Amino acid sequence: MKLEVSVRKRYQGFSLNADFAVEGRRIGVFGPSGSGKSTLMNLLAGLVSADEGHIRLDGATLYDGARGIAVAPERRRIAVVFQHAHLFPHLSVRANLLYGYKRLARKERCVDPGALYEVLNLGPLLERGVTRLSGGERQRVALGRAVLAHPRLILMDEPVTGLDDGLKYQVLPYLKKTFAEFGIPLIFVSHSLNEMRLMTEQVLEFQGGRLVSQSSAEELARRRMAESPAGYINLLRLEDRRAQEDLWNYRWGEHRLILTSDGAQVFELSSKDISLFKRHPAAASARNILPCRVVDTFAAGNRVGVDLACGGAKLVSQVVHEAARELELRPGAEVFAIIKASAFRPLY
Ligand SMILES: Nc1ncnc2c1ncn2[C@@H]1O[C@H](COP(=O)(O)OP(=O)(O)OP(=O)(O)O)[C@@H](O)[C@H]1O
Repeated sequence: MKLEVSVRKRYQGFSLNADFAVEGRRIGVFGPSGSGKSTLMNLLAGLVSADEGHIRLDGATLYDGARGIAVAPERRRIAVVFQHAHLFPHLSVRANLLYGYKRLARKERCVDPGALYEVLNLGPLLERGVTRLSGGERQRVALGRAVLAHPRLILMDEPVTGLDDGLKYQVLPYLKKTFAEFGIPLIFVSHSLNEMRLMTEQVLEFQGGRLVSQSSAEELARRRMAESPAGYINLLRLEDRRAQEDLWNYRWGEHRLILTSDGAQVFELSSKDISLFKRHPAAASARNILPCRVVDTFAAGNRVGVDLACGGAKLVSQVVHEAARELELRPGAEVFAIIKASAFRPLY
């Protein structure tokens, strides 16, 4: 997908000035509340009209203020999934799901409804009406309906915010796989850097109605490390769980890690929860003492980010500048990473 946007939209007290060109299959839109993300989605879908400018998708003009072009929303073939699902209240769950699908030519019906129902756990809901569904159930129906309609582009505005983590991290990889399989490009809006890292190739960052950066989600996470209260979130896939007294012992690359929690395969570990030592601490309360090599360092505000290679696996840690000097953190330096057993958060 190639998207070229140069639009202005003014509301009282807010003005969106979006000027960018992106090419890719999975684009993220990130920014604080009120930065204009939803306004941009509405402009792309044609649900709100711009004051001026142009929007082109794969070379086709969707909007051009100067030439008086504004393609109607239903003719754009852009599906939108909002945080709060808009469903047809008079139709059953199944009829909602199949609404767009049934209107497709047979050769365009690419997604198998049965497989989709299974992943979104929709089977038990199919014959029900939609007015009494919970927020998460409604959201799953809206997601399913958008995917089945096989649109030219799908816009997702905080689509999994109402879902619990377990379902969220089951649904997101499925959606990513489905979009890839059927060549449906995605624009994904979220406050969550984790979701950005999971779902997107490139992220447009907005602040105050303006684009302030365009980079990969990984670069964005590194730049924001110092200012984010959570630091940089390492995502660790752990295997071969074993009980060890009242703790859990997992394999991670060539090492084994000791955790207080279990119940997931992927765990979060903040860069803030990894302490670095130059020499092996003889006695420490922390359960995990890993020999690591510094691969590189990077500046992130008043902190130094440290890329570590630890027995075939990677970690990002953070230290203050003074500590980086004292530890002589240069590429190739040997350090010990110390991590408490309680620092790992089960994710999915
Ligand atoms: N129809 C409207 N009329 C007046 N102001 C509006 C309208 N829609 C949005 N705004 C204003 O535009 C600004 C940007 O809103 P928008 O919903 O695009 O932000 P956002 O980045 O999506 O925020 P959030 O993450 O909270 O959803 C806000 O100040 C909002 O109040």
